[in-house]
Amino acid sequence: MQTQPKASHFIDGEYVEDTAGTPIDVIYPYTGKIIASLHAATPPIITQALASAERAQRDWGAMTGTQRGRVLRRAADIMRARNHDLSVLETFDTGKPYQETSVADATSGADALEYFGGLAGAMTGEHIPLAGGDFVYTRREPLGVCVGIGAWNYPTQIACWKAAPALACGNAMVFKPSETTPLCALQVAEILHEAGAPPGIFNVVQGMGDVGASLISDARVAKVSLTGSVPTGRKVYAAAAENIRHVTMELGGKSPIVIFDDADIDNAVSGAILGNFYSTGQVCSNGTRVFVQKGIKEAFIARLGARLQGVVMGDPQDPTTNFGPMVSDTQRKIVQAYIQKGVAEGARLTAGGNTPDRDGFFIEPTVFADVTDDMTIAREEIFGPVMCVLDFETEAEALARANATEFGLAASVFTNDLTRAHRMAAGFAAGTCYINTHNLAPVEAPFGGSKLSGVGRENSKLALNHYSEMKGVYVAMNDVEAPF
Ligand SMILES: NC(=O)c1ccc[n+]([C@@H]2O[C@H](COP(=O)([O-])OP(=O)(O)OC[C@H]3O[C@@H](n4cnc5c(N)ncnc54)[C@H](O)[C@@H]3O)[C@@H](O)[C@H]2O)c1
Ligand SMILES: C[N+](C)(C)CCCC=O
Repeated sequence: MQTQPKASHFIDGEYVEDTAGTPIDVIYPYTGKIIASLHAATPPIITQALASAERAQRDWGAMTGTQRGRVLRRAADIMRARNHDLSVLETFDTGKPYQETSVADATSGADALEYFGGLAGAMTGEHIPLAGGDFVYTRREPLGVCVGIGAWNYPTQIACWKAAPALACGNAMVFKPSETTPLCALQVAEILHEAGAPPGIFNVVQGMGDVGASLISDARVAKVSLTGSVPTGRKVYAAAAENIRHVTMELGGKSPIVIFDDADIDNAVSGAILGNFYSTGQVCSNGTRVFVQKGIKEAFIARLGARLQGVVMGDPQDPTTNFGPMVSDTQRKIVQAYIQKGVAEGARLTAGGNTPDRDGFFIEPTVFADVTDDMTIAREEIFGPVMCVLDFETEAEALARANATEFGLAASVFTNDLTRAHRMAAGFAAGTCYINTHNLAPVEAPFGGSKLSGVGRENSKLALNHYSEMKGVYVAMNDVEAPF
């Protein structure tokens, strides 16, 4: 496959290059080799993208929702038809196995385009009757130019989860992918353009944090939606506050999975595997603190150990591979340092922990048992394939410890006790909760975090509120009464 795009940026419906920008080499995590060379956006490129978005938004915002929705749904169809090629590219960009990307990335992006395309025509205001025949009506209006900034773990999905509701509401977007995985968002832009999105409605500019910072600080920008780490979230939120801009923040996590002794243990093990080793552990909502009730702890660890024999680590483009490399050598080194800390702080290593002696940024799926709440590996987001198993005795204890974190992205409970399941879900201090599963994110359901994990929600009808605002129009049907 040709991995070198026609140019670095996509602006006003066309590929655009400016070789004066800082070079960005795209590394395939399986080989460590360069597969594309791009350039970060220079100030003229940033200006060009924002000007194009501002110009295009006026007409796009004036179209009916049904007209806009038609474009988004057409884009969803194109995306589905190209799923194979998009999945191969996603695998080159991230190193995630094709076995995953072929069912979870372009497909998830297409779901978002289809869902918000369907909702676009159904967005209406309301009529509020008042005394004496007066009334108020509300108009749901677009915000204007929105900036999307992406993380590297789900480049296609993140671009679509932001673009779809933004465009459905009548906004234009300038999207900056992560500098680590810059390829996929360009395909999203091409597809939207091909589906009939007017030039300038969805633009992609490449670059590092400074490009993101320049975009946010521009006076033309009405909103920023970031997917990234908490430290970046702090900076972006602060920059947006400077001009009182709207924000959506999808940030990091250290989510709990609580497994009671009455749970179906095989389902619980599957949930823990999905919540720790999918995408080589590089998932924001991962349940990396696995609280297992004391009586079943050793049985859980033994079953988990047996299931880990099924790991197929290798060429991520091979459909039989189910565990790929980490996205970069930098990320692998961060994870290695956490594994060393886990050992040094006294956690019991029951699986993995090693870096295979081979090309690519691989690291074994790793399990620590006897982890305590105070250990570094139980407190900090690792963003790699490292599961911490902790034990507990009572429901109250499990809930208190599950919530004792500054993060609040996801939480799940495994139990066959119906009332306990709902008590736990109600008690979790997290935005995205699960009963007897973990890490599913259908477009119909809200996804996002509480506390340091974020602000706002992506997906579901709620996302429309984050990309539009309600205008109230008071209509007087009587003479105006004035005091003098
Ligand atoms: N909640 C979610 O939905 C979700 C999803 C995926 C990833 N994440 C989180 O993302 C993190 C991993 O991704 P990452 O390493 O790419 O995150 P990161 O915070 O390093 O970077 C995210 C993006 O922000 C940009 N950026 C950096 N500094 C900036 C600044 N000052 N102004 C504007 N933009 C700036 C980067 O270039 C990148 O595009 C993890 O913490 C993970 O939990 C969250
Ligand atoms: C769909 N997943 C797997 C929950 C990923 C959501 C985005 C977080 O990293």
